[in-house]
Amino acid sequence: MSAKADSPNRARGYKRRRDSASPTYFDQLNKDSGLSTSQTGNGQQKPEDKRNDAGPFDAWDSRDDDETYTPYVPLSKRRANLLSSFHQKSTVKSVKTKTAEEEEAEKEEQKKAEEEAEEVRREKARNERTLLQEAQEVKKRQAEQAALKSERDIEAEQEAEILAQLERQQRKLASDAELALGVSYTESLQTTWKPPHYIRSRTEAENAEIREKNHILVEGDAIPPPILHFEDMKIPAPILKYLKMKGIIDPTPIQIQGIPTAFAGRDMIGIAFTGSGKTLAFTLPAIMTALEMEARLPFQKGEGPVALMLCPSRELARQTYEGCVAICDALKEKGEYPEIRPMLCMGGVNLSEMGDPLNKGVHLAIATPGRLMDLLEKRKLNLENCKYLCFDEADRMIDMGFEEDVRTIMSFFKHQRQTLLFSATMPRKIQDFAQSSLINPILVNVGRAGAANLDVIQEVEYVKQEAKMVYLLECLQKTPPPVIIFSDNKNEVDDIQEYLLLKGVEAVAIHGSKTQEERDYAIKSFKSGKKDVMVASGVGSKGLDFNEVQHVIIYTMPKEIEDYVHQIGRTGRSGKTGIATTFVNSGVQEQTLLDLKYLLMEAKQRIPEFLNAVEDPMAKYQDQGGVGKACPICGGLGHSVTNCPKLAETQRRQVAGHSREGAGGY
Ligand SMILES: Nc1ncnc2c1ncn2[C@@H]1O[C@H](COP(=O)(O)OP(=O)(O)OP(=O)(O)O)[C@@H](O)[C@H]1O
Repeated sequence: MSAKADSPNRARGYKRRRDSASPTYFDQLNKDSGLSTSQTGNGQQKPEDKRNDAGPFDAWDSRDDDETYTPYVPLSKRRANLLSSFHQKSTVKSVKTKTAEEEEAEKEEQKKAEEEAEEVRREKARNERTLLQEAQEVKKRQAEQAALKSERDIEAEQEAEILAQLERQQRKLASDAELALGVSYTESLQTTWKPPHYIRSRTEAENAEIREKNHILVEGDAIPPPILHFEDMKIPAPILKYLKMKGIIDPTPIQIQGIPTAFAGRDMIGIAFTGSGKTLAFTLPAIMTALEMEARLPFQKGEGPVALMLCPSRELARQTYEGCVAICDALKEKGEYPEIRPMLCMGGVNLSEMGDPLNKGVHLAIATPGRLMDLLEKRKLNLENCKYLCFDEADRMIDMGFEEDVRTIMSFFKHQRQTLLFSATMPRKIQDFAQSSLINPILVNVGRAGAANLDVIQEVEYVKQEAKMVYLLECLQKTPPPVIIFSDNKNEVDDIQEYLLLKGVEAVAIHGSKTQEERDYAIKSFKSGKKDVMVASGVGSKGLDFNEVQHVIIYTMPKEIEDYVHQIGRTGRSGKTGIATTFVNSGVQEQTLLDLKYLLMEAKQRIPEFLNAVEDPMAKYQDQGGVGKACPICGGLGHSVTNCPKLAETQRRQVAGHSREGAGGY
């Protein structure tokens, strides 16, 4: 280290020594030995003393005349004295130190003992406090649980009251004449169909095992056995061939149990997730019923239908009709089976188009309620020989808005019929209502009613209202076409289509206010792959089966969670995987967001942070089994009946005297 660099440090050290108030060890030593502070122990002068240098011997000389004169003591002796005094002092000091150490140790021990005693005291107090606290906490918990229970009880009472009130408003699903005459059937319709012997001889335990393996839940008496192969269902060979050609080799779970149940003539409620093959589960039995009737006595002009299938939208009616036509065509191909004539009865299809079946006799009618009522009232069609009545998307069909239409249609039946209801969503209230109207019904349930299809990857994104349109374009890049975009608002559907067209995207649009030609064109061009994107309102959401839709974008979250389940269900069909992206923002009601959150949880999907942040009144019931109980009105998992958005909406519509969207489309 250089002198320059070293000097400040040395200066600081130096200054400290000079200014120091406490004497150094050497100062003390010199004082004790009687030496001058300017002299070091070895007799050498400190450097600073040289500044007032009078010479060391001068000082000693001047003391000779002094009264205080003491004789000169030689240095060696002084050193010896000094050492001995130092020794004495240090001995005294060490004695003193020893005592102090002992004292210190004693003190330490005493302190320790005191501390231990204090700790014992504290521990005791702590124990006493914990017990007390525990007792208080238990009491508090009990009080909270009691409060929660009574809150739950109150809610349950309110729920029961609301449901009872709704039940009072609903009459049995039967014709007015039947109700007025008190006609009630007690026996299911008999059919000639029987499963093969080897299936009939299965034990109930074996049947239960097959159901369990296929996640089929059943309720009811004398349930027909599940059948794992179409061949064993005794389906005519041309139909089997056609199904194979379509890639339909083995029945899906709803078909495994649903088809034998329907073939056996039993009333049933069939619930299974979107895209799981419910349509075939009710069209095949309808065709078989018609075949049997036709074989017995051929149908003539003005007769029929023997089977009626009701759909909530024209698009769905057309799709079901086309499916029936394809099977019936396959059946008659080789001339081994009689001709079965399906007929499409819906608004927008004129009588001349329906011509052939009307002239020859109708076996199957696939209809929307409004048009069917019209034809029945005009006596173009009658239900005198109708034995088979099926409601597709049944919860919508007998939902409050449509119930009266259904009752009117029922009044045209002259005899007992087999009634079937199918849907992916069927809230408990509708199941109960349907069960009370059916004859010895069987409930066939694959998964929870209203649960989302697990083949759909659900992504929920927070997108501000003003950013939606631009983000939509980005979102379209997630997958190749075809893509469906849903919005419940007709104007918004038009706006989205216009925007996409401007951006060069091949898009069509469909909603209830479009003309029938526009609706048909949209469906046809999207189905055939001519158009990449279809923008749709609710009318496009239920039951429609498009080829391999890759991605569903829910531009505006519907208020009712059932609608969401149907909308995302346009993808991930027939075992394929699809993606559903849903835009939500502050405009979506909290109950709907909570329903969505629980639905995602049930399907083990990622829950975005903003959904977790929504205040959740149901969370308090989590340890009481409250979660998982679906609202009996709408099937939502995130709210109770007392704040069901669907009930509120229905009541609002009832007060306003409006029917649901889609009614106009009949
Ligand atoms: N057993 C089967 N094997 C393979 N594919 C099938 C089978 N049954 C039906 N499908 C096909 O699965 C697709 C979906 O069937 P379908 O439209 O009947 O579903 P869904 O359950 O009625 O759906 P949604 O609830 O949406 O109305 C159709 O394309 C149909 O041809």
